[in-house]
Amino acid sequence: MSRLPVMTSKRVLTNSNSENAQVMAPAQKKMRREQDMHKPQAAATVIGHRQAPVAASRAPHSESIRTAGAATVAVGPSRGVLKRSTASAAPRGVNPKQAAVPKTVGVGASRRKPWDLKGKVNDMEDKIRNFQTKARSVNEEMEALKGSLSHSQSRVSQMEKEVEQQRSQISKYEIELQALSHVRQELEKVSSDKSFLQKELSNLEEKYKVMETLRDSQETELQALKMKLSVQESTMTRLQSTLRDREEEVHSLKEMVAEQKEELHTGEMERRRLHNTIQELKGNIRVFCRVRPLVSGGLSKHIQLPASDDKSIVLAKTEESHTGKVADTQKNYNFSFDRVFGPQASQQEIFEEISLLVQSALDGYNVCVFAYGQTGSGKTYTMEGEEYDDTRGVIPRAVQQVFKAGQKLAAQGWEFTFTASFVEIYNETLRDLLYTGKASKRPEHEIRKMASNEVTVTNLTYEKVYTEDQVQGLIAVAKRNRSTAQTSQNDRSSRSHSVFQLHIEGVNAGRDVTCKSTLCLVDLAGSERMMKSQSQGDRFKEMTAINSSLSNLGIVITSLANKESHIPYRNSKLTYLLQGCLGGNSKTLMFVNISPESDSFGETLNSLRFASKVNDCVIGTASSNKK
Ligand SMILES: Nc1ncnc2c1ncn2[C@@H]1O[C@H](COP(=O)(O)OP(=O)(O)OP(=O)(O)O)[C@@H](O)[C@H]1O
Repeated sequence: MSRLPVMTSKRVLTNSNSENAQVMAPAQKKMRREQDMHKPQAAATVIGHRQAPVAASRAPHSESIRTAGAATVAVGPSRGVLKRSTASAAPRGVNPKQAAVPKTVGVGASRRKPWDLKGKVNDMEDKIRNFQTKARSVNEEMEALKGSLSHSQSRVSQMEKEVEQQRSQISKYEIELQALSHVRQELEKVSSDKSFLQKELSNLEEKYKVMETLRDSQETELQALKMKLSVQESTMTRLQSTLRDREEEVHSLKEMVAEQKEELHTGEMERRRLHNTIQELKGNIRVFCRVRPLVSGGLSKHIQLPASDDKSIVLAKTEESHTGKVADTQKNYNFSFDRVFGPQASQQEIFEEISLLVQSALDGYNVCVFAYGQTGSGKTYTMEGEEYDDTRGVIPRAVQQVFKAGQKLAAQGWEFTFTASFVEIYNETLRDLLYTGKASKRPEHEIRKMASNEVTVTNLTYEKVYTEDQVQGLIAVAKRNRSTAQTSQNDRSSRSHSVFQLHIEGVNAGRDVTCKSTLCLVDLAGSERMMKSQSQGDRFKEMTAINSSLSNLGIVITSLANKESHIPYRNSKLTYLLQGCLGGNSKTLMFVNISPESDSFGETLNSLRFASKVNDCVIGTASSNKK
């Protein structure tokens, strides 16, 4: 029951409020708009400038707005809100008791009796008065708000101006700030440059210190060097005078050397002449006999070498009595040669005799050394020997001597050129032993005689050699070539002649003298005679070729000894090839190698007979190819 009047009053209030709201709505809207307008401006002001005084000046105005706002809020239907708004909606200067009138009226109205119309009229009148008062106060408040609004508007425009100013100020500041940031960047750059330069400076200072130290040490060194220089200058002056003395001495010594060289040359020429005379006296064709040691060791029964004589050899044959009635007879075959070497003779001993001939080759004489004898008698051992120093044969030793002598003669102004070739004659066919190409492309060879009477072989390897080792290498190639052929034809090397030739050319430019010669070292094919019944086919052909070439060699030597008008060099490849080394212009040495075994007696006898025939030949005086 007590709540009913409140409900009534509430309805009344709502009505009156709606009226008020109608009256106040435009003003409130305007205010809100202004507030909205003010808000960003105020915010801008707060962000842009610190304008405490402006905010302060606004404070009372905003308070009045808040009051009006409070009145506006009171329009809501909530009871709590209504109470608060009623209390707070009262403008300043309005009597609060007046404002409280509706409450009283409400209470009183609820107490009126239905029949109390007068009372009700009074209440209504009171209500009207109340509303009128309220309307007045609202009007007043509106007026106040209008004043406040215009004030606010002027304030706003003033603030806008201020904001504008602030903005322009800000943009100025921004420009300045930009300029300052440039300056700051430059400053940073300058400061980094500065720190870099400072580092550089400190580096340079350190370097400078090092340089100073260096300079100091160099100055000290310079001083020391100056001292040395002055000492050396005085030494040099002394040495210069000594040098002058020495130069005079050297000059006189040079004259002496020139005289001695002249004497030496004359001596060398004399030596050559005498050497040649000795060789001639010994004979331009000489024969050495060499007896191979027995394979089984011990002494040979049928070969006797007289101890008192190194030129004789006796072949003794005991002939048994057929009847047995008479004692066995012994038949001796005596031979004498330029030298006979027994089975103990070393390779060195053998070469000592030959070395004189090798010297002749350097003096410009053609020299030919060949080894003759049956297979296995020691021809290859004599000519090539074995690989150890002591067992090296004539060819490697001769090559060594030639190079050594060439070097010695170089001191007297001689310059030598050596060219080597190595050829095999098998079945009257020439084969290059220095050939290193494909076997299928092995060329054929022909012996040619040049207009200068020199003999050459077509397609043959003529290798210029400068050292002894190089020649040893060529000999090794030749050995390999021979052994390759040997594998396809058993025992072939015994049935072929091998001819090593070293062509020597010497020039003494100072004395305008030249010499040219050939050193020919030949390992002949086995000289054994074969029984005709034993030799057939290829073997027969080989035997015929060997026999023919060896007997041709004998015929050529005999023809030379007999000074015949025609020397049949061309009858065999061997004599044709050796043409330059046999005859008047050459010195020839033949080794006859013999086997000591008793079953070789016949062959030994044949060999010694052949050698003896050669030994009997006296070939005309040799002349040096010296110009
Ligand atoms: N004076 C020597 N001292 C030691 N051994 C020798 C001597 N002479 C030859 N011989 C040896 O006798 C063997 C036959 O010698 P070598 O091959 O020189 O005979 P050859 O006459 O050249 O035979 P072929 O005609 O078959 O070539 C070889 O083993 C060799 O070493």
